[in-house]
Amino acid sequence: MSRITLSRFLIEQQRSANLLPAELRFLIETVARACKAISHAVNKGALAGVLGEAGTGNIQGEAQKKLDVIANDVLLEANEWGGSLAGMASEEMDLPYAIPGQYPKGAYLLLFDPLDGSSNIDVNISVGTIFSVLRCPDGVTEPTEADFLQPGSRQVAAGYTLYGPQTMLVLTVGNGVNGFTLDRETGSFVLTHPGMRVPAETREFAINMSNQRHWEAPVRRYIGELLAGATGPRGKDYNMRWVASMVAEVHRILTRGGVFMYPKDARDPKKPGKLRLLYEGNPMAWLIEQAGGAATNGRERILDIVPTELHERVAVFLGSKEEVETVTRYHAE
Ligand SMILES: O=P(O)(O)OC[C@H]1O[C@](O)(COP(=O)(O)O)[C@@H](O)[C@@H]1O
Ligand SMILES: [Mg+2]
Ligand SMILES: [Mg+2]
Repeated sequence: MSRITLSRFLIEQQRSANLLPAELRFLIETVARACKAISHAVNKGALAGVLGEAGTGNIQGEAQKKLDVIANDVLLEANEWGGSLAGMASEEMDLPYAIPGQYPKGAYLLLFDPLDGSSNIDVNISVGTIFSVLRCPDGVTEPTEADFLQPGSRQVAAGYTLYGPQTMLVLTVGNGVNGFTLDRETGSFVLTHPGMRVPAETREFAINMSNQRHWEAPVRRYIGELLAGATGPRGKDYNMRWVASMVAEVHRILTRGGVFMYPKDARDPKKPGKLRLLYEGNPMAWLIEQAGGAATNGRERILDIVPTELHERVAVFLGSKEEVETVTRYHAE
């Protein structure tokens, strides 16, 4: 069987579907290379002294793990020479990073959650890197925060790398979703999951149930119905999973279906949710839609939201269409 590597796949996309300008292809390859380096660090764990707290905090007031900082640095270093990029923004950096003046500047902006699921690092459970690519507005040479505030519908590439039992890169450039497994012997990402699809119907949901008392009424109603099982209004039993790494939950949903929720809750009424719109909500929403699923904030399509700040939060309901449509309808009633 001939193996299709990520590089070969991207070249094919560029040639046949004419979807991929060379600059964007090069950017995706650079991100993939950085993820390989992060994967090695995650794999070594205690052997490389990379577990535990970094002793610093990010702009969101969260304690950073050593691997949050390492992953951020690896992505910055791999991309900061410019080339395809004009700037970057990260969950772990207060401000956007404009490519320095002396370097060639490209047409794109790269946004990332360098390490998603940080609370799982020290307990050896899957974590990942989530990324999103936007076009840099015309004529902008030093991108500022305002240039990154584009709705997710304008993404030109989005994906994640999951550091689990296997390291997998899952990607969309607007032409479906494809999954690649890292072959450690050759160092290549190999196409192993072409055309990933979210089944329309499911019996599995993911939510942090410990926040139940803080939820809004539509979410209580929806989860109450799922918990009622076969004798309730949905007429079937549901199973529940909560990894606490969004990247792992999305991967499960892209593989066997399901619905993932991180709703707005009353713990901090100022925040519309826990997850970050630009680094988590948008890339995952686009992947899920490209795989035939749906993604809303309970009220509107995530990809239609016009961001007003870089580190904006968002409520997230994503996965199998039927479920996302139901919980979204409950918000409107
Ligand atoms: O600990 P909680 O409240 O269950 O939150 C889990 C959620 O938080 C996140 O870990 C946030 O990501 P970070 O690790 O990048 O901060 C999601 O991946 C996950 O879905
Ligand atoms: Mg995250
Ligand atoms: Mg993170």
